Amino acid sequence: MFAGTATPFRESSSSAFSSTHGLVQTHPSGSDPFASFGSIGSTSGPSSNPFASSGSGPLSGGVRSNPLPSLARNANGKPSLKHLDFTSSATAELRRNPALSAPDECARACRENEPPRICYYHFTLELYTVLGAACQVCTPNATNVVWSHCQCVLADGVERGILTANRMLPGPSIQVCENDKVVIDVENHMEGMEVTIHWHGIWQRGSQYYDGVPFVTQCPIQQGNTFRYQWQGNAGTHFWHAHTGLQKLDGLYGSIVVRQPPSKDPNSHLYDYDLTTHVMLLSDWLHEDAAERYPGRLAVNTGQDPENVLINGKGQFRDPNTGFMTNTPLEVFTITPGRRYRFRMINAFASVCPAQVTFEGHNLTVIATDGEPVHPVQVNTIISFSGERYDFVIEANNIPGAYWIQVRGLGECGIKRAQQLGILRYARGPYQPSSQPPTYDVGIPQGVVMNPLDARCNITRNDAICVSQLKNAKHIDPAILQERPDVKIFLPFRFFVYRPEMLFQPNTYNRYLVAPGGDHVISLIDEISYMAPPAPLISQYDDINPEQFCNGDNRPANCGQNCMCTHKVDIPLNAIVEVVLVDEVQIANLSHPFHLHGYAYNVIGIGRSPDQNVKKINLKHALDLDRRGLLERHLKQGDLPPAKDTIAVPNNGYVIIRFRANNPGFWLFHCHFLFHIVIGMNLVLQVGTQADLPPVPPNFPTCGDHLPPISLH
Ligand SMILES: NCCC(=O)NCCc1ccc(O)c(O)c1
Repeated sequence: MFAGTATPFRESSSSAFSSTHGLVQTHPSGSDPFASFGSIGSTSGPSSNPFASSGSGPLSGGVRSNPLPSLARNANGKPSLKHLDFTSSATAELRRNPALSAPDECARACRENEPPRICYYHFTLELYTVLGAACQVCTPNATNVVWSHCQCVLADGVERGILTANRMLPGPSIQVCENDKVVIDVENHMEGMEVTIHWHGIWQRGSQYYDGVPFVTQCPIQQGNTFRYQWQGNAGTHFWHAHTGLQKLDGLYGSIVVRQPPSKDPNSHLYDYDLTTHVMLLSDWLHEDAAERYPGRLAVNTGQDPENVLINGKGQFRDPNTGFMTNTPLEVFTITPGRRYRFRMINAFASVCPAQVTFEGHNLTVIATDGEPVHPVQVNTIISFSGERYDFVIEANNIPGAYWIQVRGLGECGIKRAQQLGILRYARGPYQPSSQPPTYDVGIPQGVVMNPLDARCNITRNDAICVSQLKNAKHIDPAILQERPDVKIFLPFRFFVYRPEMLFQPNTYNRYLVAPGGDHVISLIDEISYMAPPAPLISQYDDINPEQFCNGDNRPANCGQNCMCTHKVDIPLNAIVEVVLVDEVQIANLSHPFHLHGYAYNVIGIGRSPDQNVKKINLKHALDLDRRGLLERHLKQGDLPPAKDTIAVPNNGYVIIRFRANNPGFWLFHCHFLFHIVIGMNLVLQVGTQADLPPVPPNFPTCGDHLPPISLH
């Protein structure tokens, strides 16, 4: 199970991060790292070179966090680009088509008058292995030399089967400039599996067919097939992940960064560097296939809580039974004294655990969330939910040394005390923090929390800042703040708990999740559990039986308590839409993050019932509060509700969002917890009509049922 003697990552009972990892490189890189690092020392710029360390490698003793070149603005604020490393998918397509740019050419400092590029990526999806034989041939150690494209995936040093894109964990990072065109060929070689990739945070304006939602915007990509996604990215920190089944939890995710010229970022004066290597992708990690947890087990490995947390696919694992700890490398971010760095944090968790990030000895200045800039706020720790992104600035203003980064899984992750460490290291300083590694219970001191779990958001407090207290740093369409929206939708959501006698009736095969505690549940939004149609809404609408569709106003006859249909709400193009999400689940410690495809919405209010006598909120009570004007809405002149695409609805509380429906299409709106998606916590917002959409791309794949007349001969 553990990294064994065949690999350099033997179990050790010491928690110390061994310096023998100095030559390990977990991600492919196109050129010899020795050569590229050799060139670093000779570059000019800030006295000590911030790039030399960032990716780390032979000189710095850590592990390359990202195969792309680093990029920065120098002390004068001028963009500068250093070619640290080279990676290219080196495909026939790139060679054939000179108009295309390779990943390393696209990950660059963005300038105002530079022509956009067409950035080409090729993802090969496979069944793969953590600590497979690649780790014997190319993990650098005493006998192996460094390979430029080492396909060894270490994760947390615990062997398991996984799914990968290009044999990397996380998969390839897409880093481009605003206005670049991004082309990704997804080649599916996962045995017996279909897949789609969703580009989380990318609005897909004009490219609605490439949002990657199975049976909404495309047919799933069959094994052996290649599907070409093409889109132009809105600026910000985003990520991609599989939107089919449970594949995301088995490893199919990666970062997306769409940069802008500094002049276009209202917060660019707050940082000196925006490095390709300072992306911080957080994921939760199991030591078995995600399918082992779905529908779920009753005796061993029950529930869906993860064994571990990874930072950029890296980490260590302490076996709770033996106390033994793997000694795989931790993620290292390197900074230079006196400089200010933009970090781009992505919460790619699949489980219900919120993630709490703390940097020892450093404040975090939050400057953007879900890709959208906000007025800067200083905090000491950030709590985020699945699907959210937070960009923050760290100033290298402490004693040059090495500092712990702690990522704790909260909520259900508190049972196993799942956490991971990383290291914030000052260039040319020590590799190891001088303090003891923080434990789950005795962590790094917390101070001001971004996104407190108690969701007490209607007051100003000195220990926390709520998302609804952030201020948008960009212009807000005044119509968003008008008193009455054009469309107002209340969406209560909860679980339906099956009695086993009902669930296991002969000749019925209803889906369910065995929740922690053993309840057999499905998800309901407005009393409907979402079922995907048999063919994509966007491209084969007419192939779908109209009776397949439903919503709160149109429930199928006899739909019952476990009403399953394609939940679709129609919205007129350009309407100002308000959605009130109401948590009827009411499980303490469980707050559901709702993600809307195709848009960033403004978060108008977050709250709980002000009525002390009301112990549990529900739709009826929320409607009543609304009538009495007691739902919190920040709509005053000068209010600047932040723009996001994923927001946690506090347990026993509500969230109010608004957006202008100016992006026609079929947009999934759903809880971002993976196991809640597969039991129906979704709906589709159809904005506008088919006529508002670009034509279906030529030769767009089709799919559907095959039910011909039964041949009698
Ligand atoms: N009030 C009724 C009981 C109930 O709703 N039980 C579901 C609990 C649950 C479901 C899914 C999860 O992922 C989770 O963590 C907890």
